[in-house]
Amino acid sequence: MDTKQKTIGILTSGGDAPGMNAAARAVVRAALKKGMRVIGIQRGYNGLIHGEMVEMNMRSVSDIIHRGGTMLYTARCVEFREWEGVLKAKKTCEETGIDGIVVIGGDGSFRGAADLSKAGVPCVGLPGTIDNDIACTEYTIGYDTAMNTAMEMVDKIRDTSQSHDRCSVVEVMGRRAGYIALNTGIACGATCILVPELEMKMEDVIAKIKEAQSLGKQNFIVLVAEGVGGSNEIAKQIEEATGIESRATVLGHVQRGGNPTVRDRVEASRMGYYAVELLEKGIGNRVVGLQKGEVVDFDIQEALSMKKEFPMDLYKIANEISF
Ligand SMILES: Nc1ncnc2c1ncn2[C@@H]1O[C@H](COP(=O)(O)OP(=O)(O)O)[C@@H](O)[C@H]1O
Ligand SMILES: O=P(O)(O)OC[C@H]1O[C@](O)(COP(=O)(O)O)[C@@H](O)[C@@H]1O
Ligand SMILES: [Mg+2]
Repeated sequence: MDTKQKTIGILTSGGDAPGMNAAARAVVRAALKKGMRVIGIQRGYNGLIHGEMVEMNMRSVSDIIHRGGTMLYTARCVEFREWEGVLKAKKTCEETGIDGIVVIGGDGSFRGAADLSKAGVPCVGLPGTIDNDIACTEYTIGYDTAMNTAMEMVDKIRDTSQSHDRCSVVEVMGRRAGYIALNTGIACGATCILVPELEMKMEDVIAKIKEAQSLGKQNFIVLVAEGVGGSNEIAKQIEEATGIESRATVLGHVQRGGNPTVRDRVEASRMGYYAVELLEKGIGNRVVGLQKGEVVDFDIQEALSMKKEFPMDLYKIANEISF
């Protein structure tokens, strides 16, 4: 019988997301409770390559459930994209006695986790990104907080926009995905929402604003996803075509910070616990996600090849009620 104490590593990788700390806390506590050793790897795959790590105990993850960012630090590690980097990481695992790793990050981090699993270190990915751009899960850790932050910011912009009878063009993050833009747009009553998943011509944006204007509307919010970009140019074109004074605001990294919402903390805890259960059984090369509210897991390659449908029904609703 194998009596060796299991050792798992945990790292956060790619862009930080509120709730990553709650996930790390769940992983560390669940694993320790099951009698495993836990190693906290710092700065994503960089820490694994260069041996930046600390032994975790129950108190290592105290006072972090409510904090944004990641106490493990994070990075985008170029070296790990090469097989040589993966082999260096594997060597660190062998030297440290790490039997498996929980990788909290986005799609890029999962590609790395698949490589490391292939090299012989079982990895389980937890979806941690504000963008919600991971196909195998309906929800990613950080998404809810980021949307709530964006909503609060747009609400503030709206006050000044309303006072000046202006049009405010607000750009939100999301990389190539428009989920933050769509939901924030609905929540803030945006007249137009521009997302990379759907082509929308400037003529259509202008026509919609003019239609709303003809119905007595005097101030406007136009929500632009990062994947569409060009918010300054969009504001300029709206002003030229409608005569409505327009301003652009790019919200930027404010959306990545702040205390995680209830939803982010709870889902991070559920998925973190589940990841440990997989590694306990020696199961690797998996990604954990949520489907219809249930925690599930997929083969990493299968997860990466899945496509996420853009919620057209929601977009239609947004479009039809924003005048
Ligand atoms: N194709 C890949 N192969 C191996 N590792 C990758 C790959 N893509 C990304 N990674 C690793 O994952 C890290 C995070 O990926 P990135 O795309 O920046 O963020 P996210 O995981 O949040 O999507 C990268 O810096 C790199 O170390
Ligand atoms: O902070 P950086 O490196 O400039 O990256 C910005 C990108 O990171 C994000 O905030 C989060 O993306 P990831 O979770 O995939 O890293 C994107 O919305 C944005 O495009
Ligand atoms: Mg990503």
